Amino acid sequence: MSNIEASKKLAAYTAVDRHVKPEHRIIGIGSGSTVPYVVERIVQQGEEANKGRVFIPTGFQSKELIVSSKLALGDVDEYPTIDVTLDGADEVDYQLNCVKGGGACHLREKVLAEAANTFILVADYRKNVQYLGTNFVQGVPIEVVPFAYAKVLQNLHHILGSPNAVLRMAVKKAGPVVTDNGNFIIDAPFPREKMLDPYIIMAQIKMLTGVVEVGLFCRMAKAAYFGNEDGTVTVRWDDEKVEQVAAPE
Ligand SMILES: O=C(CO)[C@H](O)[C@H](O)COP(=O)(O)O
Repeated sequence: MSNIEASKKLAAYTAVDRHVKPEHRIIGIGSGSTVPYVVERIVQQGEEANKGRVFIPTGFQSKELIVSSKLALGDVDEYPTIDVTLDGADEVDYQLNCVKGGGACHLREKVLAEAANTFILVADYRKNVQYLGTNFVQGVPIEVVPFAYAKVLQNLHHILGSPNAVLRMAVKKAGPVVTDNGNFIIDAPFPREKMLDPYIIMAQIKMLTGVVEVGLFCRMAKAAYFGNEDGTVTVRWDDEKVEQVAAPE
């Protein structure tokens, strides 16, 4: 297993051990390559612990993960209050603002983050930054309704200060990425000064007609767990405290 993969697993295992408690019944499962380790650790809690629990996915990938792990699947329209949601991130700053949507799932991810009593981020050490846009430079993912994409792009280029915003294109399909909700994704890079307090630019983007959701999650998480190369885990809390913990057994 590579260092990065091991770091993802460390972060996920530590977060599950601390935040998925026996009394939790409704659990939100995010998207990305770190989340499979979250589910792996939850399964390790045993059949008895998972009996009566319902797991809510943030998209196609996590739905498959829940089903293939033989956990009970639910949806947020049936369970609008979630005990705890665990999800990955593309980047997280020192105030727990984060960029999400690298996997184009951030609409459902934000709904599950908002529905949760506790929202927890899990990631490898590359995602732990002072300011957003440090390592994840492709820009803020923005989900838009397809017919409005050109208008929103124009708004981003000429009004909101992202001249390099682009429509995200698919890799093994001709044309744009289409989300689980049938929408398009725009990736909009912004200069550092806009990322110092990302809430402002998040609100401005969200006000553009045609935008469905913005991949900036501002101060929504209770804690972020980052697996490190040396086998420790750095935990950042919502009060800006930083904790260093040893790896779980
Ligand atoms: O926001 C996301 C998908 O929309 C993912 O949570 C994010 O891309 C992190 O993924 P990974 O764990 O693979 O680094």
